[in-house]
Amino acid sequence: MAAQVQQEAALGSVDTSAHDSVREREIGVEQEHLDRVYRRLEEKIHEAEFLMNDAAKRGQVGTPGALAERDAQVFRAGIHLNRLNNEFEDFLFGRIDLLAGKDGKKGPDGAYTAVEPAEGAIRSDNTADIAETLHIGRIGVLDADYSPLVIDWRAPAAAPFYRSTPVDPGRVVRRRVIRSKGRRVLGVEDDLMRPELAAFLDGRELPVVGDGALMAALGQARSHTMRDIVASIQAEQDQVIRAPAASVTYVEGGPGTGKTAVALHRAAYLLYQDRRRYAGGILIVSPTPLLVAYTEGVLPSLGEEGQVAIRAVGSLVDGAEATLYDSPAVARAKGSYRMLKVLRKAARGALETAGEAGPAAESGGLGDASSRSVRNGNGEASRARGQGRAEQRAPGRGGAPGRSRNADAEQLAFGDDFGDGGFGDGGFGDGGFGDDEAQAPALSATRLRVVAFGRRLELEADELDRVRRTALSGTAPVNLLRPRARKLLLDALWEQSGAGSRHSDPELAAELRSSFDEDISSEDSFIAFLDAWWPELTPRAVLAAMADEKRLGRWARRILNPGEVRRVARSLGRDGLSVHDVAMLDELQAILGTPARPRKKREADPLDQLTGLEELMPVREESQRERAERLAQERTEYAHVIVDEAQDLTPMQWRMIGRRGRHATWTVVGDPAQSSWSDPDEAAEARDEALGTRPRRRFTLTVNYRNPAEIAELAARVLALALPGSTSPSAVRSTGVEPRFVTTNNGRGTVVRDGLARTVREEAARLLDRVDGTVGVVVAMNRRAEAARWLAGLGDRVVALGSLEAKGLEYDATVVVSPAEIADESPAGLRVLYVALTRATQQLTVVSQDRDEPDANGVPDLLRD
Ligand SMILES: Nc1ncnc2c1ncn2[C@@H]1O[C@H](COP(=O)(O)OP(=O)(O)OP(=O)(O)O)[C@@H](O)[C@H]1O
Repeated sequence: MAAQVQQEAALGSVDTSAHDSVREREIGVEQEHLDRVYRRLEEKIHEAEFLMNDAAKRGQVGTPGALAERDAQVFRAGIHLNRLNNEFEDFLFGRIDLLAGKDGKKGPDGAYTAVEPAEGAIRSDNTADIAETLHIGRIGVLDADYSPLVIDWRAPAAAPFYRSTPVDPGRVVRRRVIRSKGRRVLGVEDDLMRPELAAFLDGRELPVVGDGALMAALGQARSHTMRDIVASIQAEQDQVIRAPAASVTYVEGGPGTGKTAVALHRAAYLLYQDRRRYAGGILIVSPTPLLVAYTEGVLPSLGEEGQVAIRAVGSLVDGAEATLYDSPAVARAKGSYRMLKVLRKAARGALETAGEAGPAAESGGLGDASSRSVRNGNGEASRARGQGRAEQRAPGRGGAPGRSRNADAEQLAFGDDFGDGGFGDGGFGDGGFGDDEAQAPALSATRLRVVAFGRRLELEADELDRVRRTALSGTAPVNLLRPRARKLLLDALWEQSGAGSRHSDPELAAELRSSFDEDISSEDSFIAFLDAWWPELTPRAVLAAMADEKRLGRWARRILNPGEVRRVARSLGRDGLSVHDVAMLDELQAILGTPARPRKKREADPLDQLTGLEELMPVREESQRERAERLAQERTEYAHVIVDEAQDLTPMQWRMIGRRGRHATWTVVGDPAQSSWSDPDEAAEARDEALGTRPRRRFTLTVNYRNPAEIAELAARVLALALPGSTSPSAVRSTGVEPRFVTTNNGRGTVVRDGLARTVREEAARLLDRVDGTVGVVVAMNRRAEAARWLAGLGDRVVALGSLEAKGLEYDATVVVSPAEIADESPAGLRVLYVALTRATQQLTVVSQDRDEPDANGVPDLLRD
């Protein structure tokens, strides 16, 4: 802001027409430079194509050496072509004009490395000459003589473009943001870092144009996808983006301070810094599929794709995809540390009930497509990621139990099981698992009968229980204890046979024992018994077993109260998974373990020997994107983990994410004031456990770039209730448009109408007329389905969202429906309301009902000063 004011002062003497002609001339100057850049890019594309063709010819020679050389060449050329062919909307976006530096050293990108000006750079009469001009863009381009035509935005030489301020300008005199589309320069906006200086470039005074690139960017209409902020990253954000990768980078900041934007730009920066190190992949964990869809275009726009996986917290387990929400009470039980204890008991307990009509001995692991609830499995999960936001936004529906699979599969939306009222009673009964996927074992496992030495040996239930308990003593994963259990069974049978005591010669006894074991182990009845009595358990089978209230009651005794047991069991009987179920599946996978299996031989792929493959051009049938997706799917551990909206993670989710970053460095961004989790202290403990003892580097972002001051002020009232004493970020701009208050009661409000549906629809339509971009209507979670119906026919620009779905998103305008309803939804309701109120970039309407207790102006009780 300061720079803007100073700049306007500097322009004070320029009349408008002169100003316009300076602008035109400066656009022309930048156009000339962009033309040069594109000519150079074309040369580079020809070079890369030549290399690709040459490499293909070498491949025809067919010797292993020639093939390896070809692959390396294809790889390098592919990287070039891929980058250069990209139609960047604004390939070139910045320029800095710099004073001479303290020393004359140049870096690898051809730019001088000095940060501070040389002593004589500013003359005593406050004049100076521009010694260096750098253009900043999405990738670096060197001219044929190795002089820098464009500096990559992540290079050290580009840092002053973001860091320099009038208070601490370094060498920068003028910073220019260039707006271009394809090959055409559309505009330039300048900030003066040293407004007191008369600086000369090639003998002419440095011209200054425009009034603030940041404000122009913030004022633009929003669409359903996020834009990168590469042209206008602010100094405090740049500190985070370029922070060294070591250990944990921990970032806090209020709504709209750019946490998500910074996290995404940081991923691109880290890859640029050390591509080899991050060949192990960067994982970005997002709270919802909506936020994934909203943000996933940013990295490609920065020229980065393959090595970064953006995944919703409910999609971290392959083959499982969360499609349902849990009620707050159920979420609270499933997400807390208490659930860990329950799962450990359930894993062992599921084995004990294996002989009853009960959990299945399913083959395969988490990703087993035949197991229950794999409704939105791999295929659909990846479709969801690739889909446009509008499709994902399909409204939820009521009546969750008993829905048809196909209907669910088509509608990739969250079900409407929020609130206990949403749960039906059908689908599970005593001892049953409510569906056909939980297969019963082949035979009863309550008695083992075999024949040895011509006599029948039998182990009864009591003895079998004893053997099982012995086998289960200790902490090893249940599935890995099967060989031990088998051995203990054979011991018990051997003992019963009495054969051991009949032979005093130890060698003979050992031989006899060995053939005894071999005979019994190969007996069909023994094998069938073992399969039924100690099946290989899958996480899904255990989860299915937990849907039985009686069993769950046993396993959760003194951990969950009876009400929680009932609700959790019911929720697990639904057809589908919630985000909390996914974390439970992942935990169960760790508790159960996966027995070693002979590895499937994978076709040798010479390209796997190279790193950074994801950037390759589609040189074979599998496209770059498909390959990247496949590699991401296969990956379970990452080199760097970025957690967005970290304040919402439950202890169980922290454990799940922690397992993916055991050896990683981390970036954690969040805002405690926006947490929808009811027990922040417990979550902090889990976070600390996941991050271990790694040292932390803390940053705070303080400026709200999203909300105008008028909206931010209103939201701050709720923040004061939700977290007394905390400070809101300061809004960077003001629009002069105050939030509007509308009531549906029939007495006092400023605007009085009947019927929530009609009011909300009218307000949404009104806002659609007033903004160019999107309108979000935020309602309590259990109103999502009806809210979608209220808005039917209003078009693509308007969306209905449940309060929890609004997380991280933004709209030109929002309608927040019944603050009291949102605040009363859960123990964290006030913080959720704070999130809802901070989604608009331009206009906000609050619709109140009687329960909101609006005053004469329609302002609901919760939002009054
Ligand atoms: N330096 C910047 N230049 C231009 N736009 C910016 C800048 N920083 C942030 N923004 C914009 O501000 C908005 C908010 O950013 P972002 O969503 O990253 O904030 P956030 O801190 O994650 O918010 P929340 O906590 O509410 O999810 C986005 O539209 C983003 O593009």
